Amino acid sequence: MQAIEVQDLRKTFQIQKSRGGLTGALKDLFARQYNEVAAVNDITFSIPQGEICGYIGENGAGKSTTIKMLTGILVPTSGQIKVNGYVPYQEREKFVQGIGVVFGQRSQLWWDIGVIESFQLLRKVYQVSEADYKKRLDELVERLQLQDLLSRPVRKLSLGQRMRCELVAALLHNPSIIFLDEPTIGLDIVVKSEIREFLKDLNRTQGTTILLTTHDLQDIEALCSRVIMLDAGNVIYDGGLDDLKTRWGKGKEVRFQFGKAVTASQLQAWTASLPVQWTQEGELVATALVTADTAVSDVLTAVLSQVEILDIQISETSTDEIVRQIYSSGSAEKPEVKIHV
Ligand SMILES: Nc1ncnc2c1ncn2[C@@H]1O[C@H](COP(=O)(O)OP(=O)(O)OP(=O)(O)O)[C@@H](O)[C@H]1O
Repeated sequence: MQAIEVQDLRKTFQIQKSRGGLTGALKDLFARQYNEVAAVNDITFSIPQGEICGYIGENGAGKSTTIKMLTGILVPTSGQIKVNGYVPYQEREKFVQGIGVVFGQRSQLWWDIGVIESFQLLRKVYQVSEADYKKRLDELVERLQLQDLLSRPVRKLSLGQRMRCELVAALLHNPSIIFLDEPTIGLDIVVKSEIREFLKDLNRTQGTTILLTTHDLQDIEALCSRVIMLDAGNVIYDGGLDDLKTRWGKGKEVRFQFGKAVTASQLQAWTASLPVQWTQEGELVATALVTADTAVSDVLTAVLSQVEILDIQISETSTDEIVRQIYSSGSAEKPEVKIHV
């Protein structure tokens, strides 16, 4: 079953145009003019129950606008949305029982009251029975180590402590889908990895569907098998992270330090049957650029059988680098092959 189904979804905003100068400002007062901006531009995708999907894009790409439409906060300009079988902005009361939302930049907890009181209020909002609430709260508090925080007012929590409480707040009513908008923003590496582990467990043990918006690609690498990439309101990639790396990664770089001098023509000859491009730094050091679909072990075997090697370093294009290149080109179409024999 599809947890989320989006068809030709569009959201446009009217943005007021400003005319220059004093006369322009006066005219603006009496006759406002507007530009229309398509924040989300006829996008289509679906996410099956139980999947963790990353939703990424540059600032202003349209991620939050999509999440707001999927959670019923904004009404689409056109197109269809079904989340858990409901149209989010039409069937709000039933719809919210099945979803949880965490906005990293905003809190759903009451600032001045104790965390536990916020949880109790949310229990009433979501109409969770006392017994279910207690069972769920105990599990979550234990798993996220919140025992000492429950009586503190939210304003006295650190960001990491607050984010752990936000997750509990979003999960008290046991939703089958959670939307996370930048859940690890501003957190240190220890809390980030605790939250990632928690989300992985949640997905594995309860089959919770997770749609995750983040600028931290390590969140995506740790959690998501699939990633949807937006650019200027359009989906420019929808598929596996591995596939993206294979398509866009420049491959691996293998840097050799040799025990004796080698020439460029020797290097070419030893790896003639492999798609490898060599660059030399003097006679004793050379780097082989190996395409993503070639096994580095084949290159190592070819070179090791010919010359003594003192040291080897292997590196590959990082996901950050790949995504940066795609953002700057505005397309995730397969780039031309960059490495030649
Ligand atoms: N209420 C609004 N009124 C007018 N324009 C808006 C409104 N909300 C968003 N936009 C515009 O829509 C576009 C998409 O914004 P959105 O917040 O969805 O992007 P985003 O991908 O979430 O960005 P970020 O990573 O910075 O949060 C931007 O050009 C933004 O200025």
